Amino acid sequence: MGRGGKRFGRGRGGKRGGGGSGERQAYKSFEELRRDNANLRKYYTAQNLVGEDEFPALIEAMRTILPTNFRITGSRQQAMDIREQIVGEFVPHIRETTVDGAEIEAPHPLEWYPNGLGWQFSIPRIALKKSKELSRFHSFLVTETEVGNISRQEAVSMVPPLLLDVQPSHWVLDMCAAPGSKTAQLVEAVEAGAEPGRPPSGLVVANDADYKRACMLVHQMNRLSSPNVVVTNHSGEQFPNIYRPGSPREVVQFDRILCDVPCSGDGTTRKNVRVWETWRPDDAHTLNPVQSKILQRAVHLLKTGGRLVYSTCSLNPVENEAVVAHVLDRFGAALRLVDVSAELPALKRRPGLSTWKVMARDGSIHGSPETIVPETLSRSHYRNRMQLFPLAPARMAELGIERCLRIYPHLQNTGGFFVAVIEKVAPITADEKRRAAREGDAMEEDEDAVLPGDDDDDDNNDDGDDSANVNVDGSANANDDEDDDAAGVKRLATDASDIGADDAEAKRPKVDGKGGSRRTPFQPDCPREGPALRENPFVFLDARASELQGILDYYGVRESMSRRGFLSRIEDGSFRSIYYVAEPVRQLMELAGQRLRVVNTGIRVFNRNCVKDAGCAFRLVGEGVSLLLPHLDEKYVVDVSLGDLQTLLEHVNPLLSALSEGLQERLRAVDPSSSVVVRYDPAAAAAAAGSAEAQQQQQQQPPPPPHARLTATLTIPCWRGHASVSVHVSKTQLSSLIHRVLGRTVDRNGADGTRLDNNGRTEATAATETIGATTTEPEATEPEATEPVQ
Ligand SMILES: C[S@@+](CC[C@H](N)C(=O)[O-])C[C@H]1O[C@@H](n2cnc3c(N)ncnc32)[C@H](O)[C@@H]1O
Repeated sequence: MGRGGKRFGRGRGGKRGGGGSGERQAYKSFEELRRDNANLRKYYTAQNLVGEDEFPALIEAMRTILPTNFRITGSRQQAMDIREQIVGEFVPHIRETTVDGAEIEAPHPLEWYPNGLGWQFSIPRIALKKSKELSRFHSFLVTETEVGNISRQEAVSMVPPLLLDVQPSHWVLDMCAAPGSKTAQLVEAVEAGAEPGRPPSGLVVANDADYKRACMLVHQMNRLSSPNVVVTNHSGEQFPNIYRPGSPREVVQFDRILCDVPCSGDGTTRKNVRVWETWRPDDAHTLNPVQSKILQRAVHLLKTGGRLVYSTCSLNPVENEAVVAHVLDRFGAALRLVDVSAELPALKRRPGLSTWKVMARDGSIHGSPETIVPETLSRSHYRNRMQLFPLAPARMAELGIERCLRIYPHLQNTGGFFVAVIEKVAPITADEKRRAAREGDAMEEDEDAVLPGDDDDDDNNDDGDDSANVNVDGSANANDDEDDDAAGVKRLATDASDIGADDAEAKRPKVDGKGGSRRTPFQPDCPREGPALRENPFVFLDARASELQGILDYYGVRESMSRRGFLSRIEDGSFRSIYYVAEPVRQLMELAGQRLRVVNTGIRVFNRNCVKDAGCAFRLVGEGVSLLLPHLDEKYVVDVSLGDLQTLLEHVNPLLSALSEGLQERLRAVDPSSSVVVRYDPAAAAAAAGSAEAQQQQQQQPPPPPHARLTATLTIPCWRGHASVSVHVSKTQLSSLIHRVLGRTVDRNGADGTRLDNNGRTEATAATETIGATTTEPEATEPEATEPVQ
């Protein structure tokens, strides 16, 4: 599906749901939008999804606005701290809040989500303006989302990664990953239990066919700071074969694969209200062949014994059971549907359908392919019509199609979702391979097909709605969830670039032996289709023969950190940043060579600084600190007390003399103009600060100070200037830290007007007074805005 090939654009341009003019539709509020569609209602009535008695409740739920959901992310300890902050600091106040006499539904954990880390709330936007408590909670969510401690995600969209059962040793492929909310869960599962500084042996390949959307994944991955992720840009159905050396060549297969495929998104009507206007019966017919091909490719790429999850945010059996049943049928005994009824027991779900009907373009409904006349379907849909219907009842029973999960909006106040968990129980035989190729490849994609939502704009649309629930990022937009499921329609990529799965032309990695630096570019010189990747290719750096050695020596990075993971993007023989990938990522990239279109990978660990007298031309970068920390010379890792941490957070470039003597001494052991990492370990600090008795007393005073709730260690990159020291984090990260450590709510710009300069003036006053004047510490360069605090 390349640019010159089929185009799934409606040709109507503009925003999803727009007409043919290419102009944006006039803004309509949630109430104004007609939340009904005669064909949709007729179609789902005919499917008998939930029985006649229950159907009105289902349709009614589909018409109401969705609550907001989020997940607490990150390392276990840190996630627990954030959870406690929500439970202890916000929930009790919100419970007592009323707005215009009405009670507000307090945030509550999703019953079925493990460890109380999935949350839901419904706060009308209008209420925010009327309650200080609600607006404080909102600010907190916005800040923590930006720094990566919270991820906004529709509740049901959290289910597929949980059922994939990812372990830290697994190689995981996310076929249709952007914008990456599920990928984030997969990465967390791979990272779970990893020891500090020791990346796990698993990896996650986050792939998306749409280059622009693959770039959205990069942002998501940066928040996660994992060296075990690669972002790639291929059509899922043509994800390339990667070979291990040997004869015969063995294809790299994955332990786990997620196929969260593009779909009509009619399970998202509560969020993406325009689906009511744009839903058409044959959208599903167009999607079915692409969905099948993606799933079929995933089956080939799955290890025997591996698990695959197929999911959509559509209720339509043509996009769900039809795809699963026909692919299972093609692969015979190699696949089985897994019974996951015992997993996530508190999650309400209904079984997959073993029979359903198909609606033609004219709205006529058919129980079997025999009654459909060619005029009522497009030519390609008509040719593919067998794939849209169920298999014979006996075969459907044999496949155990009821093991699929259907989640309906009225069951537990969510969106609608479909999930199938598939296991590859035996290798695919030659016969099955031939049959799959024959039937799968024979499926045609619709040349003239047009899909809802297939426009050139980003999925986030700006139909603000004051009556809508409040999103974590501060907008009231019904459609702008980071999570695509909530954003509504899943798109078919149109500008994907593919390297054919069996592209014999694929070249091996180039090795530049000259000058000792081994350079292995991992992007095709000339992608066959799609836009050229904007960045230079990644090149692995040889620690012994490059500038890297000097940097590692300066910071005393021990050999316990493998030297094989350092890489960079080289421009004019030089590099600005140094990244690090875990060993499995290096292996994959070496095996793949130019077959893999890598958009991004690795965590930034060092950045070139622009300070002339610095001992090292590179400084430490926040996102790489936790990875480097266990390997760094202790000289650069400075433990601080709560008092010193408070000074560092409350003051802009505090003078060394403002810190405790012990800390001054530690900092003076480091050259001026250098990076250092400040570490605050709450348990160690409490032990150092006093006896168990003192701690107990502290705990008896309700409510505890914010830092008493901190249990995870904080590591913060700092810049040690000549006479001062400054925290090197973005403004949002600073806000998050000030809130977590000092209990003060600060806006996202990092200032609450109370941070002090060395003359005791507040930030705001100092800024007005010092316009045109030099700052106290010119060498303390401003940090970049994307560095997370560990
Ligand atoms: C439902 S969204 C994925 C949502 C994502 N899994 C998440 O949880 O954030 C579907 C994605 O599939 C991508 N896509 C469309 N056609 C594709 C194809 N043929 N192969 C791979 N990805 C495709 C779209 O660009 C879109 O980002």
